[in-house]
Amino acid sequence: MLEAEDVVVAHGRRRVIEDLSFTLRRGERVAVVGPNGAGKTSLLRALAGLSRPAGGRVRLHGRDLHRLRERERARHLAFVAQDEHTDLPYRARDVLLLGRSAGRGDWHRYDGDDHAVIAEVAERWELTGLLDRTLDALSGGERRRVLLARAFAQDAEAVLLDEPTNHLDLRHQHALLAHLRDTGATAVLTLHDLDLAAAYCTRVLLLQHGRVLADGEPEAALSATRVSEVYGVPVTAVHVGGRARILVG
Ligand SMILES: Nc1ncnc2c1ncn2[C@@H]1O[C@H](COP(=O)(O)OP(=O)(O)OP(=O)(O)O)[C@@H](O)[C@H]1O
Repeated sequence: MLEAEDVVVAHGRRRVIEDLSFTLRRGERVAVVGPNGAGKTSLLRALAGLSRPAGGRVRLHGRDLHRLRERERARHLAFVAQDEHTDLPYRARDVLLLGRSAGRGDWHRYDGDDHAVIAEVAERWELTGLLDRTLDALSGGERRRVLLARAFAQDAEAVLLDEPTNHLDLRHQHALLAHLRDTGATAVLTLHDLDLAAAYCTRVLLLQHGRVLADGEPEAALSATRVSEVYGVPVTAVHVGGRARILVG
């Protein structure tokens, strides 16, 4: 559904993604991993249509992503940034409603369906009792759950999540990834936790210095040798419960 072809992303004159090609198919959950500064956020923003590549193109169902209107993009792609400004005095309920109007236009009139979706996502993300609180009066993890719930309320074809597990406690991290898996969501998410990537994602894209070092099934992409080399720490892969876990040391 989403295709990057020879994409170059530059900040000023510095190229941070080099000739990257990537195709996202429906039902794939792709973890984008790699060291700090590898280019994960830069890639995700280009895939979301939030930054224009300095070279190459991104296509959504065969159409140039940057030629689509924001509303149309929002029908297909919901994006949650790594560090959205969440200290604003907006009520959580209004933030979730913004998810409903994305893709439907500024003059969208909320109806019973919208409120039903909001109630459902609020319950799923344990926000029901917080809906009338403003974002600046929530904890970091609660704010993060509001932004994730907003993306799910948008009901887009795919979600693009930049470090979605930041600020989430262990239970909520697993709840988020299990939700993506159990609903068969199409997702691209940047993650630092390689075990979470391996446990829940169908595919791993490993970046280093803006280039793809590996792209494939988690166990193959995240071999102990490769992870040791890329991150510069000794790691061992051990099999627990039928799958590989990465241990440092
Ligand atoms: N607005 C910007 N202006 C200039 N350089 C930038 C800008 N944003 C990012 N960069 C640089 O681009 C490179 C890639 O950054 P990016 O945020 O994509 O990496 P990342 O893999 O997401 O890193 P992290 O794991 O630390 O979040 C880094 O070298 C960074 O310093």
